[in-house]
Amino acid sequence: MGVGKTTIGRLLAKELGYGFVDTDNVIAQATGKSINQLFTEEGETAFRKLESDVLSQVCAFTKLTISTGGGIVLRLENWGYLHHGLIVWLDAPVELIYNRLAEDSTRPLLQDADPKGKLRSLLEQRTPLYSQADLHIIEREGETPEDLAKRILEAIPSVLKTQVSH
Ligand SMILES: Nc1ncnc2c1ncn2[C@@H]1O[C@H](COP(=O)(O)OP(=O)(O)O)[C@@H](O)[C@H]1O
Ligand SMILES: O=C(O)C1=C[C@@H](OP(=O)(O)O)[C@@H](O)[C@H](O)C1
Ligand SMILES: [Mg+2]
Repeated sequence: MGVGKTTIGRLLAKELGYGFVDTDNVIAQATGKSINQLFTEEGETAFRKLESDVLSQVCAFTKLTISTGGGIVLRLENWGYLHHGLIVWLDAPVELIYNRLAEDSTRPLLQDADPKGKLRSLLEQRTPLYSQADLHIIEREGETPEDLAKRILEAIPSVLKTQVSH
């Protein structure tokens, strides 16, 4: 949450000449509700179901960059969908994310008395899941979204199967 998946995913898509989809945006458009509203009015479980429904549909397309919500890793079912593509774990220190999201009220899970503690505990719980990604990119201080998109593009060949030459 707040690492830049939506921002950098859009840039990556542009660089690749791919389409772009953000699962949170699709959910908000399809339901006519904000992510905050969905959490408040229908609960996290209902949101997670919608998130899986959207991912199950969009994962079937080729030439598409998909930005997900940070909680996509929680449902086992989603991993089958994620593995249709190459999965990038965009990672950043909690302190950096916390500062970025300090003025942002669009993340319902951070409407907490201790948002920094909440970010820490979410990251701790999810690290074993994020570790299943194909590529792990750790943000460096001061790196712009453009820098990060470039670094991801450069790292992708290292995780593609090398061709066997005969
Ligand atoms: N590398 C970066 N440097 C500075 N600000 C960034 C960077 N990446 C994202 N941001 C900003 O951080 C906020 C969260 O980014 P967002 O793309 O919504 O993250 P996510 O989709 O992972 O929650 C946005 O305001 C965005 O402009
Ligand atoms: O980490 C999470 O559980 C969530 C992350 C959010 O998306 P971003 O990761 O794009 O902020 C959004 O899906 C929702 O608020 C829940
Ligand atoms: Mg996002």
